[in-house]
Amino acid sequence: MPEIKSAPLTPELYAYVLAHNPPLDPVQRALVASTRELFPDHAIKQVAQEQAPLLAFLVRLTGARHVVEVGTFTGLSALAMAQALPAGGRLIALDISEEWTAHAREAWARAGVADRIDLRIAPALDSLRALPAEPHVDLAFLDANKDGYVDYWEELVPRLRPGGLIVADNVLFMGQAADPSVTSGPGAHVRVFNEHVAADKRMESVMLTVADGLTLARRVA
Ligand SMILES: C[S@@+](CC[C@H](N)C(=O)[O-])C[C@H]1O[C@@H](n2cnc3c(N)ncnc32)[C@H](O)[C@@H]1O
Repeated sequence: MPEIKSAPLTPELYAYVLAHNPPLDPVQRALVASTRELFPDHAIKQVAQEQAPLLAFLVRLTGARHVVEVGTFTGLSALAMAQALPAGGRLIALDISEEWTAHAREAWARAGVADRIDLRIAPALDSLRALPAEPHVDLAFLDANKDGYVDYWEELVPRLRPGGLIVADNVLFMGQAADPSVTSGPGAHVRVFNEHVAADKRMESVMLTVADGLTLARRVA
């Protein structure tokens, strides 16, 4: 077994990490709170709090102008990325839920970024296939149904400009990705996705133990 060098994440250490990250801004904080209040059974779907500043950081780092999000829910990840876009930048947000994304729209309007976000309500695969076929996407964030990840990946990779980034969330699926006794459901779908990503010679990818597992993949061919 390889030597584990990661610090075990305790509640205290997690609080320390959050305290040393950029804080959520007032609209982001309110969105976290209102999502928990309005959708208590689904609030777990929202990206982890350290991921909002990380996604914003990645948008700024790459200078991304064309961002695609697959899986928007109540809009925290889209909000963080849209706020980090340069002038003229656009984020296309894909989801199937009118109800959850109505709440997202309110937060985006309050933050003054609604005009940068193009929300498309339809199965994400249809929306992705309707995007221009040529490479134009700078950064894509995958955070929807896990049984769609491989198909989303296959639609996105050819549309990425050289050096463009795919960020895929929940690639550990609470450890189920590496648990052979899990043979069906999202954990098993994520396992298939991870194999697909690791074998894709068009992309250079790294899997990180951020939150529920985050893969960063860059188009190299
Ligand atoms: C984990 S949540 C996304 C969380 C979001 N990134 C955030 O920061 O709050 C997954 C979302 O994927 C959406 N979804 C599920 N299946 C989908 C599909 N086939 N096409 C598009 N969106 C889908 C769900 O409606 C849900 O809002």
